[in-house]
Amino acid sequence: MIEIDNLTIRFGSGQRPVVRNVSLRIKRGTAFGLVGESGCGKSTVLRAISGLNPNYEGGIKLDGDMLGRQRDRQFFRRVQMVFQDPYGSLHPRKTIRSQLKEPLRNQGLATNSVDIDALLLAVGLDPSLTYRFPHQLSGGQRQRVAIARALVLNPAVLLLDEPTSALDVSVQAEILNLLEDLRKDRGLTYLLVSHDLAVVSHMCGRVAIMEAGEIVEEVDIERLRKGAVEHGYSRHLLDASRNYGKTH
Ligand SMILES: Nc1ncnc2c1ncn2[C@@H]1O[C@H](COP(=O)(O)OP(=O)(O)OP(=O)(O)O)[C@@H](O)[C@H]1O
Repeated sequence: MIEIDNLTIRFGSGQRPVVRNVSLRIKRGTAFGLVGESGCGKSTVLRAISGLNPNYEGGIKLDGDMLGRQRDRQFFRRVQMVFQDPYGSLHPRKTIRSQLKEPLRNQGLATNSVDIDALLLAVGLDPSLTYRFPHQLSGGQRQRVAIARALVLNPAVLLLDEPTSALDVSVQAEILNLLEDLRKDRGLTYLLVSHDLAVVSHMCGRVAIMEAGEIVEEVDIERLRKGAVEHGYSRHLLDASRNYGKTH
């Protein structure tokens, strides 16, 4: 579904690239994790795929088609993004209902062409929340709204940038489970970026481990769970995650 070849990204000419020669293949209907420490370039990869940063070298294909640097409307019908901070990504003075209709307006589609109540139910929210504003919801509810908004156009791919890192630990698993159910029900393809190996292990079938702008290793989740990683940096991340798990 997504093919990335030799993606290299630098901020400013002559600067050392922050992403170097990243190549990935993500199969349709699967969840793929991109994991690494803060600053390693994960979000930069995601932003290039999403079209937020057109200044990249290399090729990005979606379902076999090479994407141009500028993404068109059609692209956003097929690919949507969910960000870390739902409060920041929602408009503070627009009702939930209005925000859920926005992608339809942006596409020039009739705002009654999607059943908003059904969509709210699909993300585990009561349709009675529809006329509320973001500040009247909890963090978990806001992220459910952000996920609903990403689904309004019935996309094939969700790009998920640390979708649970800003949430209380108690609601993180709920959101991950929701995302997992939605992927299965709708045949979605996910690219999930996280610094947290536990999150990636929960959600993804395959994982690429990134260090300082480069992919150092790609493994199936079974191997990751068994601890059968080869690269020293992958081992370091795994050990750090296990030690964290023991103390929390
Ligand atoms: N617009 C920008 N201009 C200049 N440098 C940038 C820009 N965006 C990101 N960077 C740099 O690129 C590097 C990678 O950042 P990126 O946000 O992709 O890392 P990350 O792995 O996603 O980490 P985090 O989880 O903390 O966001 C960092 O050194 C960052 O400072």
